[in-house]
Amino acid sequence: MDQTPVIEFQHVQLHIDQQQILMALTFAIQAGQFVGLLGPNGAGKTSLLRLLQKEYQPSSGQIKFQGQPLSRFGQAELAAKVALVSQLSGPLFDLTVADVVLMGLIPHKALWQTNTEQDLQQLKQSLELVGLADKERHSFAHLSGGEQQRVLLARAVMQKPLLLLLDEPTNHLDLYYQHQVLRIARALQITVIASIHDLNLASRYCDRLLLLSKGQLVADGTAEQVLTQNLLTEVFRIPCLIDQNPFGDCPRVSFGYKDNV
Ligand SMILES: Nc1ncnc2c1ncn2[C@@H]1O[C@H](COP(=O)(O)OP(=O)(O)OP(=O)(O)O)[C@@H](O)[C@H]1O
Repeated sequence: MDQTPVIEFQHVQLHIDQQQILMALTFAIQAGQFVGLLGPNGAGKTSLLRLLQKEYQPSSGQIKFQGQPLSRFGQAELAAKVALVSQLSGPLFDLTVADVVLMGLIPHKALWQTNTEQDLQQLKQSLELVGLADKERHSFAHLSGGEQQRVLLARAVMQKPLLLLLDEPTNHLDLYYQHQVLRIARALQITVIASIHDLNLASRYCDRLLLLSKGQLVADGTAEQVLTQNLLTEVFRIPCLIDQNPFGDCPRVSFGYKDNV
């Protein structure tokens, strides 16, 4: 079996306008891993995801994708292999839900190719997966924020990527769909890197966690290894306690102050 990591960061640094955003990141991600990217605001999570889409270039070090320098991949080739679900973006707003989801096929089709019966079947399945089968003909703009977020996940599913990048995928979602979205992403059995603020969701669904603080990778391992009281209290600057999540075999994190002030 091929053991080449899907993603490899070798001493990757990122500077923007003289400011150091990411510092000498070194790690490798194997195929099929579900990786949670954690850290406080401004830690560098989105910047790391942008490096993977070639929106940003490392100022030094190297990123490899499937064993090859990421810099060698053209945008079209990358679009066929990497899907991103991120915060909502403007140009989608005049489209129907079906239009948005079918955009997931664009990297796999030539300009002149129209949608086949099989594509439309796949559209239905993707929408069913995210619980929006009844919204196919609705305007994307008129959906709630959480529904829009799920449409974007359906589009990523449609794309059949090798690597799925999720930038705060549970924002705007109610409790049910916070869990659903991560369960759906897990069930795809592809490599996933998800930036997540909710440490308990990360603990429950991720195989591995990367904890960033001020651009540095301060912990890398399983939930048990990364979600430790001292580390989290220091990184998130708020007292923290760890116990066991009664619903799953994973750590549960509680943050807060005892006096409730
Ligand atoms: N294009 C840019 N120009 C200037 N500064 C930037 C740019 N992109 C990122 N930064 C800075 O890099 C740092 C890391 O930002 P990033 O968005 O990666 O953090 P994050 O961990 O995703 O934060 P959050 O949890 O708030 O989304 C921040 O200080 C941010 O201001």
